[in-house]
Order: sequence, then C-alpha cells, then structure tokens
Amino acid sequence: MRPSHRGNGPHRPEPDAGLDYRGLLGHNAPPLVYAAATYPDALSPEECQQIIAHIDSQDLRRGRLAGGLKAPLIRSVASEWLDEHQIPWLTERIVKYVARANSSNFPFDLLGFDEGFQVLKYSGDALSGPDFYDWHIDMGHSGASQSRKLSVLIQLSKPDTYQGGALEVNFDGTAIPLGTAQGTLCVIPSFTLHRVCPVTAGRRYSLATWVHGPTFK
Ligand SMILES: O=C(O)CCC(=O)C(=O)O
Ligand SMILES: [Fe+2]
Repeated sequence: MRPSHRGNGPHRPEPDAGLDYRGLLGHNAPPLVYAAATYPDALSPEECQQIIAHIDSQDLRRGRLAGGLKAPLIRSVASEWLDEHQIPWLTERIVKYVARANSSNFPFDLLGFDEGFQVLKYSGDALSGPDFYDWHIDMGHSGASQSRKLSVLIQLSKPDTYQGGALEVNFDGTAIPLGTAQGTLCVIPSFTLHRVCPVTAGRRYSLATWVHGPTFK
C-alpha cells in the first residue's frame, strides 16, 4: 500500500492524481520537492505513436549512465538523442509542463535544456534478457549531467503493450510507482532516486530530458 501522507510536511497528493499542487501549498510551506508532478494527458496517443514511429526508424545505441559510464548491470536499454526538428511541437509542450511543475512544486532556478531529448526503448526479449534501469539519480559527475535539476520522463507506450517496466521513485524508503498511462509526463528533481523495473515482455518506449540550472544552494 502506498501512503497518502508521508512525513510531517504538507499533504502530498498521490502522484497519479497530481496536476496542479498550488492550492495545497500554504503561504510559507516548503516546496514539494519530495513529490513527483504528474500530468497524465500531456501527450495524446497519436503524438506518442508519432514519436515511437520515429524511434523505430532510428539506429539506437546501448544506453549509458548519467555522465557516460557504461554499466550493463545497472542500465540495459536502447537509446538515442532525438532530433527535435523531427518532432517540432515537442519542445513547446515539454516547456509548458516544466513551467507548471516548477511553479507548483520545485521553485528551482532553471536555465534551459542543455542535453536535448533522449528516446528510450526497453525490450523484454527472452533471448537477450529484460531491459531495465536500476535505482539511480540523474545528476551525474561530469559534463552537462552535473547541472541537471529537473528530470522530465514521458511514458510513450500503452501499458498493455509490455509487462514489467514500472517507473518508480523513492523519496523516503518506499518505492512509489508513477503513472503508466500513455502520454503521462512526470517531473521529478534530478536528485530523486528512481528506477525502471525490468521489462519482461513487449516493448516500453519512453522519453527523458533534463532541465539545467545553477548549482543547488
Ligand atoms: O524510462 C524512463 O521512464 C526513465 C528513464 C530514466 O530514468 C533515465 O533515462 O534517466
Ligand atoms: Fe533517470
């Protein structure tokens, strides 16, 4: 069971129900950095299919960790950087939700997207074994990953097209699954522990991008 209240702070809504948390913040309430901002219909099914078709037209590479490290025991996925000109509406859409999330949850100083969009394909092939991304944070030790402040994660697949593959966050010791509906966009601080459970059948497509800014202080 997942608790609807955690810690002693303000009420934290269920991640799946989270749209606009502003009304829940008291005047001096601390920012809700230990909650995901989740927007279930950020992309339509047609828009998700457009991105999936684009991913399937690409030669994908094996994914690495934040900072470029190869670690097949922690991350197994096929990935590629998206040429955003091929999905011209996407940047504006993501910016809209990041702005909403940052004003409601995470009043972080942000400067922009320094890395572009990464598309991800997790396959549940019996032969090569399930793809997954074990517990990790997105802030890395080198390059642009050092200044990641918000992680934006989009579910592109319909949940009934794969098995396993839950995207989970861990704020306080409890693994909390985020929404799986096709087109769901989640925003979490890049220091949040999260994982993608092994995809045991089918294919799970997702998109990840990061918003950068000055070092936390
Ligand atoms: O596939 C996902 O939904 C999340 C991917 C992720 O955590 C990452 O690429 O850093
Ligand atoms: Fe991640």
